[in-house]
Amino acid sequence: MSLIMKDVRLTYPDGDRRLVALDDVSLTVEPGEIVAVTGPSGSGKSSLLAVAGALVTAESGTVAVAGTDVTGLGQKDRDRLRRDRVGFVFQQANLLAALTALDQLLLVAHVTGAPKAAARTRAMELLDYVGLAAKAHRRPGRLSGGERQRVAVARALMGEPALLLVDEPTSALDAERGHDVIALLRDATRERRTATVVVTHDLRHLDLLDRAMEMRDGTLTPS
Ligand SMILES: Nc1ncnc2c1ncn2[C@@H]1O[C@H](COP(=O)(O)OP(=O)(O)OP(=O)(O)O)[C@@H](O)[C@H]1O
Repeated sequence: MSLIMKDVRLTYPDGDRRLVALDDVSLTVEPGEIVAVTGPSGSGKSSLLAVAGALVTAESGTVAVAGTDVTGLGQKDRDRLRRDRVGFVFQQANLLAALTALDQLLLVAHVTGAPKAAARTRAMELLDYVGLAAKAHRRPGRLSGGERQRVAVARALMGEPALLLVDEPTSALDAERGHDVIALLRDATRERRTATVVVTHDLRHLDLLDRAMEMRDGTLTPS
């Protein structure tokens, strides 16, 4: 199993009280499975992704990514696990304006210390996979919103992640481009055997995903 969250609790300071962002949340996602998490604003969806991706430590409960118990790791090992096994895709593609699509991907390889020639081959293969081989040398300013999101998906796949965490990937896109990005995520999940969690307000594309969960006031239930 690529993601196992069990009875995860997370609170934030809120004046002299604590705000419960995740209230004993459990979620298991298998390799090759893509799960939607929906729910109102402020219900805890981003908090769920942050804990699943080892960006934030749960107060109690356990989180395992690709068989490794994240809760027991020190900061360095958590950072390494995140770098090597987790891919993130955010609402806005968060690309660097000065870099071409290809260089966005090569930057990931540089950070992880991957050999240059192999990284270039993999980056071009991934850009081809997301349908952007012909635009590999364009900067984000010369790509459409959907194309930028495709680059972000390719970039998230660079490190061969076991877990893909995606936050509102379609919110800046029209229905057709949103559909294409979700279909790409689903295909990538199947073909690359990632466990994928997609947070979305957009209920139009839920039928493309394996199952949907709903977050309400920090509680996660099947929807
Ligand atoms: N760093 C923080 N410090 C204090 N409270 C926080 C912090 N981050 C989030 N919260 C609170 O925790 C709750 C859950 O927030 P979270 O961002 O996880 O919700 P969300 O479902 O992702 O919302 P949205 O759909 O608006 O992005 C909210 O009440 C929010 O105000």
